[in-house]
Amino acid sequence: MNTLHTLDSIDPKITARNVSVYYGEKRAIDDVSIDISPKYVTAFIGPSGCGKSTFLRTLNRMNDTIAGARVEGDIALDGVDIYKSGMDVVQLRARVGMVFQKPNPFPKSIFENIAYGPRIHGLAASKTELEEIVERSLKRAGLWDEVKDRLTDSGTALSGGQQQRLCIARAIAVEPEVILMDEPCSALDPIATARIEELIDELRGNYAIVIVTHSMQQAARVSQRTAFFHLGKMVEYGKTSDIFTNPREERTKDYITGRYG
Ligand SMILES: Nc1ncnc2c1ncn2[C@@H]1O[C@H](COP(=O)(O)OP(=O)(O)OP(=O)(O)O)[C@@H](O)[C@H]1O
Repeated sequence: MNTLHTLDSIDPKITARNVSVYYGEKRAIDDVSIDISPKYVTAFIGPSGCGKSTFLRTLNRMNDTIAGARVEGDIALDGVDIYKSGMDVVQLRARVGMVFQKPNPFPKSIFENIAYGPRIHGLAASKTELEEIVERSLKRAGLWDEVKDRLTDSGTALSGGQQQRLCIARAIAVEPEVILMDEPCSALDPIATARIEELIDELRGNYAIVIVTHSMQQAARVSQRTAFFHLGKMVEYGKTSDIFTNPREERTKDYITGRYG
């Protein structure tokens, strides 16, 4: 069943309509339609292999980088088709940033990790402006106090949790409108995870955030909207509180009560 519900009265940031994704002959996502709100954190949950990451990657065309992957259907950002010919994909990925499962700072200084994007996108007119962007981004990602005296140290010398906040700061530095997070805490310990979850909550409202998570507890803690995926289909989408306390679909109920997954 295709469950598109217009939950929110404000215009969606992203609309996906009848999206299917194939890897060669295999269909990994089957006819998914969803509206992503600019105001909320949206969680994608579901058992391993159900297609959460695949669908997430369609939202900023990261699937383009996977040989054999093919996307059908329509995805629009602020009403503009992101798959239209002539779309500047580099620009799109600045507007729709991504944070990955494993923190992946560049093997460069902390400063350079943040400064690189704004520099290539021409966001700073001077060295001072670039420094301001670096400071502001690190502050927003809750990392400034920990790194302000060591900006020339390598990004890879930070702890895992700090590296992930550095990657979030790097995404923020190019002034995105949407941040996609693909299991951002799965490589982190509980304390670093809690810090990222707090950060997600602080960033909420300034950016549309979509997070793929294996953890139902995490989805319940950080999101206001939840989409449940199963075998490539989006089974149910709704307010997080409804999905976890009063799901409409039997398959959602089975998953959240731990019957499979
Ligand atoms: N690059 C790829 N090439 C071929 N098949 C792929 C590729 N990436 C994913 N798949 C397949 O597509 C399906 C969906 O995978 P995907 O990683 O999107 O699921 P997921 O729900 O994010 O899983 P997990 O929670 O385990 O990360 C799976 O059957 C997977 O094997």
